[in-house]
Amino acid sequence: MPAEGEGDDDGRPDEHERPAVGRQRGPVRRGPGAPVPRGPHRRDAAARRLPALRRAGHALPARVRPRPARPRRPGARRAVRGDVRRARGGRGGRRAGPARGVPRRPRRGAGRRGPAGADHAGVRRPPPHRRAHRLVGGGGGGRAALLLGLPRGGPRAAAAVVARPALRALGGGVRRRRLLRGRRRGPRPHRPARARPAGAGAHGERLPHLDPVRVDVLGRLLAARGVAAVSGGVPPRALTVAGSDSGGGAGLQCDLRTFLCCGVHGATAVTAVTVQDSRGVTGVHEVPADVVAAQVEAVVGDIGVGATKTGMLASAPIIEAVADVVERLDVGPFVVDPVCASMHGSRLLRPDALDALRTRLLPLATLVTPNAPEARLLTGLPVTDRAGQVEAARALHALGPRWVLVKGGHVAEGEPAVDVLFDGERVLELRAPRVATPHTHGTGDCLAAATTAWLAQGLDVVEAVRRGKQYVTAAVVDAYPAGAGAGPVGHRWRVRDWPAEEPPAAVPSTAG
Ligand SMILES: Nc1ncnc2c1ncn2[C@@H]1O[C@H](COP(=O)(O)OP(=O)(O)O)[C@@H](O)[C@H]1O
Ligand SMILES: Cc1ncc(COP(=O)(O)OP(=O)(O)O)c(N)n1
Repeated sequence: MPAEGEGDDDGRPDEHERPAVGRQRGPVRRGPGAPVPRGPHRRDAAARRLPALRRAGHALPARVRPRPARPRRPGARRAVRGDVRRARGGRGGRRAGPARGVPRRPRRGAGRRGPAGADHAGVRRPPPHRRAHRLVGGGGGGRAALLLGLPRGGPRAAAAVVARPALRALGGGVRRRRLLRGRRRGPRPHRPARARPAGAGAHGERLPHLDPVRVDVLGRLLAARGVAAVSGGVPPRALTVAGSDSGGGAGLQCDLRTFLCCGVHGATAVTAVTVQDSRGVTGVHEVPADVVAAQVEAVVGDIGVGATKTGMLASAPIIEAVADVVERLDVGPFVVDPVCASMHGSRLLRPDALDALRTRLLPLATLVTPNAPEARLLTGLPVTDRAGQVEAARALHALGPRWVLVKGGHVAEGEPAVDVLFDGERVLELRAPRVATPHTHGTGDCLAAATTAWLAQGLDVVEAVRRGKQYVTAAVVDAYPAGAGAGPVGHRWRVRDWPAEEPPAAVPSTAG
């Protein structure tokens, strides 16, 4: 694996433009996964589905009903976040009154005594509307969005607006609060705001903190009332066609982990089972080619995918079968990681399969991501330095893929880990510091999977690769020595700690 050294950059392409890539096959947009429509009537999306839900036999609370669009007064300002409270407490709506013993928030203009939001005991607490709001998304609608499966990162109030009918269906605020936060007596103690972790954006580039038990309870309540149907709660999906690494560091295990950490649901078509640990591969059991193709067909036909990647394909018949099915179906942007061998030199592709890789799969690829030895095998060119990476990228592009990324992990230039991206015209370099560690098992899979995940979310190739490179760099920093040999890259940097201060409200027990 790569030599160690120091680096100096942050993973951005040197030439950071947004090329017109031509139309990529976009993510499959259908059914509940389709984006929430923009426009003034989005808030009634839940209500518009009511007839269908009723026909399906769902008992729906009377409170969830379409509301006629209210004409805007000339010169009236747009709704802002605080209006969620007014809407909830307004005509016909359930009033989110204060908890017992807590004074109402003073009306605007009524004058405040003491610090804003402080109760009579001097305890600073958020006003009632904000507490209710927090159940579904205190931070820019991120939690609400995740809970209800909405696209995140939108306008602050959007997720809460769409979530409102669903939350109303849950009934009273006290019940909701107990379910989601646990029974609490007395006023909530003041808790200082938690600092946002370094690197997390306003709309949370990281996964938001969610208590799975709460999510589960809320999800079941919503489902019982038929409200889950309004959530549009399906994340983007991505497919990996890859082999299993029993050690868990590379292969489909790494892909699935990376998919999740980059915000997509991962599906798999297994090509081979390897007997593998941190020291190498000691056995390979191939899956029949027709079974591989059938897995792809099942996933694409039913679940739908926004992007697909390949890893270990093992043999020419498997490559042929995958090429056939990819030609027929819409698999989204197609990333080919031409895995030939493990980092220990164990063969993961039969030598007679190289030709099928060149002639059948590469022409279908949106992006092909060889490391230096794979680029050498596919082109016959020596790939020992940056110039060699560029030359190989040009030769590979001639075989038909739209983009080529020749990775630099094995290019012993000593300094940064530089990958070369080529689209037939421009050469972009993605550089990141080279991390001094022997634990780099799974780097290639990690980079290709993260890139695929971002493609599944609609990013263009340059931006998806840039984020993929950032992801793998962080993963190499987070690598750990599991086993006697080369340990895997780590993904825990993407996952927040289990919440220590707020235990789950209730844990259902099946014992006895
Ligand atoms: N020690 C390292 N420090 C930082 N990045 C690395 C390191 N080793 C590899 N990378 C990066 O990981 C990705 C995978 O590279 P590479 O090791 O060449 O692929 P593969 O795992 O397929 O052999 C590339 O972006 C490469 O630059
Ligand atoms: C089953 C399986 N698939 C792929 C690989 C190779 O993983 P990759 O991340 O490309 O590279 P190394 O970590 O092996 O350098 C694998 N080992 N097993």
